Amino acid sequence: MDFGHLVNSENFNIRNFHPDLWQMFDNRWDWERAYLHENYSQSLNESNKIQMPCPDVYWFPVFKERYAKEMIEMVENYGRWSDGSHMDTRLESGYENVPTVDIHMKQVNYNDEWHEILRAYIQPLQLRVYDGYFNDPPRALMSFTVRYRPDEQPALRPHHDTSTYTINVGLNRPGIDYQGGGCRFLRYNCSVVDTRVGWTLMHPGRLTHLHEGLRVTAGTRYIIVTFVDP
Ligand SMILES: O=C(O)CCC(=O)C(=O)O
Ligand SMILES: [Fe+2]
Repeated sequence: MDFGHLVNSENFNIRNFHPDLWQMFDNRWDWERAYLHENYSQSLNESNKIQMPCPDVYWFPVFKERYAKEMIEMVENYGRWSDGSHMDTRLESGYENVPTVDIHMKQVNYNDEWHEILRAYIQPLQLRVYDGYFNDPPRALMSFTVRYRPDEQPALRPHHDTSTYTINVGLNRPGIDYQGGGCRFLRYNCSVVDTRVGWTLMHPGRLTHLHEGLRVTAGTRYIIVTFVDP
């Protein structure tokens, strides 16, 4: 039985595109119903095996398609993509070693919400697959949406991330919205190309998991990337 719930409308920010994306603090129940994948909690059930597409690389359903669609529309509406060069005034150092064409969560005023997503939904998944690693709350200095296009930035050269672990959320469909793309782990010669919308890859950031973004040959590929615990 559903007893209904209260909707807090005080902090509804109409300046934000797709304002429901920001509603997780004020209206958690609605936010989860709108955006959290219906199978999210299955990954938390100890009796369910977690999928591992490459060695020590895991993936989970986290977001509904609606979340992915609205994130793409929201960042495209904002529109100030970086130029993919090494000079990046958004960073304290002013220098990005492995630049992507991206928009940082901070630029779209989504940092607090994204950190809450890391704490409430990503950390419990991390605890299931990397046993004994617990940093609370998870920290992330770099969280951003990446855009790959044949005539813009089509690929990303092999690199390590500045993270203990990285999450990588597929926002649109390989083979339909774009051709090519995916993430390849060089040490294992293993690629994750059949990504699913709203599903989140989780992989170690350094040392064993040198990886690259595979070339997009048509269309546009969008992902959200976060470097957790630099
Ligand atoms: O294209 C991918 O899936 C990899 C992205 C990536 O490695 C990064 O942004 O650090
Ligand atoms: Fe990376």
